[in-house]
Amino acid sequence: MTAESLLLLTPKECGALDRRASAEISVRDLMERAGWSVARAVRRRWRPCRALVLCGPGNNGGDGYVAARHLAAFGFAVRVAPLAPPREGSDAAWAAREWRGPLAPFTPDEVRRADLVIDGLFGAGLDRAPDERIVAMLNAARDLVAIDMLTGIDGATGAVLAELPVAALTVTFVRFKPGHFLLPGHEHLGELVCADIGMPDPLVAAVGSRLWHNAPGLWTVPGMTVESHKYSRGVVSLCGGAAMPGAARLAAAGARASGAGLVRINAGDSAALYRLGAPGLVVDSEPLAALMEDERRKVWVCGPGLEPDEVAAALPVLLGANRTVLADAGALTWGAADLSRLRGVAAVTPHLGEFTRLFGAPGRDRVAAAREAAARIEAVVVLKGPDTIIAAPDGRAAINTHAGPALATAGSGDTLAGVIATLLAAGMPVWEACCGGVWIHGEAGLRAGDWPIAEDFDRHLGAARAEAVRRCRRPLRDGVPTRLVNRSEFM
Ligand SMILES: NC(=O)C1=CN([C@@H]2O[C@H](COP(=O)(O)OP(=O)(O)OC[C@H]3O[C@@H](n4cnc5c(N)ncnc54)[C@H](OP(=O)(O)O)[C@@H]3O)[C@@H](O)[C@H]2O)[C@H](O)CC1
Ligand SMILES: [K+]
Repeated sequence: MTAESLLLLTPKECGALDRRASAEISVRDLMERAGWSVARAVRRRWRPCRALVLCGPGNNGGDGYVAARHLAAFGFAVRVAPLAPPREGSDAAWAAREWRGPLAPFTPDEVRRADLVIDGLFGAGLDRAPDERIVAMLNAARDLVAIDMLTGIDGATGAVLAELPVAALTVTFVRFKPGHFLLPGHEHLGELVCADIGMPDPLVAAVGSRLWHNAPGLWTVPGMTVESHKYSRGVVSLCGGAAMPGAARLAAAGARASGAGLVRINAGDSAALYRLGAPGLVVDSEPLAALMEDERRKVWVCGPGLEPDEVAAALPVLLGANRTVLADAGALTWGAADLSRLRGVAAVTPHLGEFTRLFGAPGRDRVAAAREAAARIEAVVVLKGPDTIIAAPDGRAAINTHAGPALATAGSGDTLAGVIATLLAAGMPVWEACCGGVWIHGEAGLRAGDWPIAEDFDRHLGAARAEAVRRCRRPLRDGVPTRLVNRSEFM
C-alpha cells in the first residue's frame, strides 16, 4: 500500500473534490463508473438473484439507479424502490431516467421479497438519523450491500445514528472515509471495497487531507541487515518503579521482542526486583541523572508501573536531558493534574479513560479530539482502543484497524509502549514510530491465537515486525518498487 492509497477523505473533502474535479470530469461520468463498480462488486459475490435497489433523492441514489441498470444487464432480476424522486435537472435525475426497468413501492414487504438489497439511500455525508421507515427497510433486508456508506452511519466519525443491521458489503469510491474504519460504524459495513472511478490522483492530493488508514507503506520500518549491531538496532531505556514492576517488565519485554538491540531498565533501589526477571534485561541502579551522560540512551519509556511520586522524580530529569520520552500509564496520571508536566514528551499513549482525564471526553469526533490533544501538548497522541487513533501535533492522523479483541488484556498497553520505543530507538520519526508500533502490536495480537495474555504477544512480535518490513518493501501497484530500507538511514 502507498500513503496515497491509504489517504482517507471526509465527506466534506469528497464534496470539495467533486467540485474541483468538475472541470476535468463530469459528475455524470463519475456516477456511471460508481454504479458500475457497485454492480461489478455484487456480480463477483452473488449469483443472479432478485435484487431490490433503494434509491434516495441525491447522488447516492443516482449511483443506485446506475447500479440497477448494470445488474439487470448482468442477469439479476432488479427492481428499484425510490424513497423520493431526484431533483429535476440533477445528475441523479439523469440516472433515474436511464433506468427503464421496474419500479417497486418503498415498503418493507418489497424488501422481504428480495434476496439482495442495495442501499443507495444516502451516502457518507449523512449526519442526522434516517427516519424510522428507512431504518425498518434496512433491517428487513436478508443480504445488504451499501453504496458508499450504510445509510445512517456518519462517514466523518463512524457514529451510528440509528438501530442498523450489518451489511455484507460496502462499496465506496475514490478513497475510504474515516467512518469506514471508526467504531462503531465499522462493525456494520461488512467487506469494504474502494473502487477507482477515475478521479485523478493529483486532484485527490490537492484536497489536502491529513488522515490515513494505518498500514505499512504509510511508514517504513527498518529491517535487519548483516551489518546490524545492537546499537544500530537501538537502545531502549525504561524507568522501573517499586510498586508494580510487572508493567515495566512487560514494556521491556515488548521492546526486546520487537527488535531493540539493547533494553535497560533503571530501577534505583528496586533493582533487586528486576534482576530476578529476564536475564537479557540490563538493570541499572544508579541515580537517573547519572545515566543521562550516556547519549546512546536517547529513548525512554516512563510511566508503566510507576506511582505519581516516582514519575515526578524521573520525568523532569529525562525531559531536562532532552530525551525522547514515551509517556504512558503512571506518567499520564501525573500529567492529568497539570498538562504542562507533559510538555516535552515525544508521545503519550492513553486509553480512552486516561485520555478523558487528560483532555476531557473526546465526543463524537475522536479524530478531531486526538488532533486537538496532540496540538495542545505538542506530542503525538496515541488514543488506544479497538480503532486506535494516532495524531501528530502537525495535524497528521491515522486510524488503525489492524488489531483484534485479543489485545484487550491487562499489560497489552505496556507491551505497546515497548514496541513503539523500539521503533523510536531504531530511528523512526515519532508519528511514524507510533503508527508502526500500533500496527506491529496489532499483528502480534492477531497471531497470538485465542485468549492470549500480554506475555503471549512477545512470542509473535518478531514475526509481526518482519511482516511489517516485508509489506513496506512490496512493490507498488504500478510496478515502481517502494524505497528499500537502508540501515544507514536509521543510525
Ligand atoms: N467522488 C465521489 O465519491 C462520488 C460519489 N458519488 C455519490 O454521491 C454521493 C453523495 O451525493 P450527495 O447528493 O451529496 O448525498 P446524498 O445522496 O447522501 O443525498 C443527500 C441529499 O439528500 C438530502 N436529504 C434529504 N433527507 C436527508 C436526510 N435525512 N439526511 C441527509 N440528507 C438528506 C440532503 O439535502 P439537505 O439540503 O436537506 O441536507 C442532501 O442534498 C456519494 O455517497 C456517492 O454515492 C457520485 O455519484 C459520484 C462522485
Ligand atoms: K448508502
